[in-house]
Parts: sequence; C-alpha cells; structure tokens
Amino acid sequence: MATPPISSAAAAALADALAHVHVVCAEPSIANHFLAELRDKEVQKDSLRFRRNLQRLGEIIAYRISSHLSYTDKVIQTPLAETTGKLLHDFPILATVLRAGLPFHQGFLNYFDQSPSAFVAAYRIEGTAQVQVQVDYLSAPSLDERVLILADPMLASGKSLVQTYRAMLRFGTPRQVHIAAVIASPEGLAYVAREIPEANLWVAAIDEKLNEHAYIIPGLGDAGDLSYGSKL
Ligand SMILES: O=c1cc[nH]c(=O)[nH]1
Repeated sequence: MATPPISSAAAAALADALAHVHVVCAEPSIANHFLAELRDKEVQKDSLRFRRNLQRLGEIIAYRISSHLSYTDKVIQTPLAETTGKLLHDFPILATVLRAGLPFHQGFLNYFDQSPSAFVAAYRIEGTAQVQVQVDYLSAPSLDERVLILADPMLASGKSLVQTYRAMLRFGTPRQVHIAAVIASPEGLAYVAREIPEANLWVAAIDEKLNEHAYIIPGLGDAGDLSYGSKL
C-alpha cells in the first residue's frame, strides 16, 4: 500500500514546524558518521555499537541543548589561583520511553550527570487502523518549574510522544520543554509541533516519510529490537 500523500494543510503545518526544529546533522559533523552507522544494516549487527551510537547522539544533542540552559557564576580555587566558573543552574529532568529510549537517554545522562530521570512505558495497540498508543507505566519526580528533556530515538507518528508528554504533566508543569529524537518523520514532527507548541524540537535528521506500518523511511528499522533483541 502506498504512503498517503500529505494534504496542503498538513504541508503548511509541516513548513511551520520545520522552521522551529534544530536539525543536528544538517551541518557536517561526526554526528553524521554516527547516524550513518546506525542506519547501516551491516553495522547494525553489532548491537553494542548500535547502542553506543545512540548514546553518542544523545551526548551531542545534550551538548547542543545545554547552550539553551542557565548557568550561575561560581568562584573556584584552582591549585594556582582563584577564577570564576559557570555551573549549570538546575539539571534538567531527563525523560524517556522504554525500552528503545534507554541508550539515547544514557547519552543525555552522561552529560547531565546530576539529572533525575523519568521513565514511561508506552506501546502501540496493534490491529487498529490509526496508530493508537497506550501509556501504562510512568515514574517521574515533580516537573514543576523544571527544564524537561523528553528523548525518544524515533519520532514516527508522534502519537506516543504526545501521549507520553500529556501523561507526564500529571507530575507538574515544566518551565521549559525540549523534545529530542535521532530520526523524525516530517508528519510526526508537524504533529508534535502542533500538539506541544511550547516544546523546543531537536533531531539528528528528518527523513522522507512514514510507511503504512508507521515506520520511518529510510529510517533505521526498529530501534528497540536493534538495541536489545527482537521480541515476541
Ligand atoms: O521507524 C521506526 C518507528 C518507530 N520506532 C522504531 O523503532 N522505528
């Protein structure tokens, strides 16, 4: 079955959404190398490398987001003299979706090493015409007045991200929201930008489209299976 064409209203929403997305691999950098390895089905046979590359892209996007956070000056005594350093004012809360999000999340945690974490279990309900998502486990600290980074490696339809975010709001209202993905579909990005206009969006790459099974094309396949093995 062919992928349905995008409507003109959706195309306009997409153009608007894309103007607000930070696309890390749009510029040449080592991030492109890590992404190319993630997509390559030969390299994917090495699941350690696959997980590590997700982690590295988490680290790179964490670094990029860090320039949008606030810092406080602190007087520091080196062994030789006094100087001033800048310390991260408050560590963001790092949220991810089990299980595919874990290696990407670890990349964020490597940099934001004092951050609390929030975890969500969400799964697609199979056998329905539209993509439907069930959120059934959520653990999070209070989000009130915090910076929240919600990281999910594959932003496909965007439905699970939006539902996850809405479910998380039971834990409070963050003062700043960042949503990070490795690969996003154009329609998923447009959906997330429309439903969560307060979010800053960060991706390594935007791919061509979703297929009829809501997989990203060309994408990389199933990030959870490639990280942790296939499931029944
Ligand atoms: O392409 C996709 C879409 C959702 N989840 C994945 O792991 N891959």
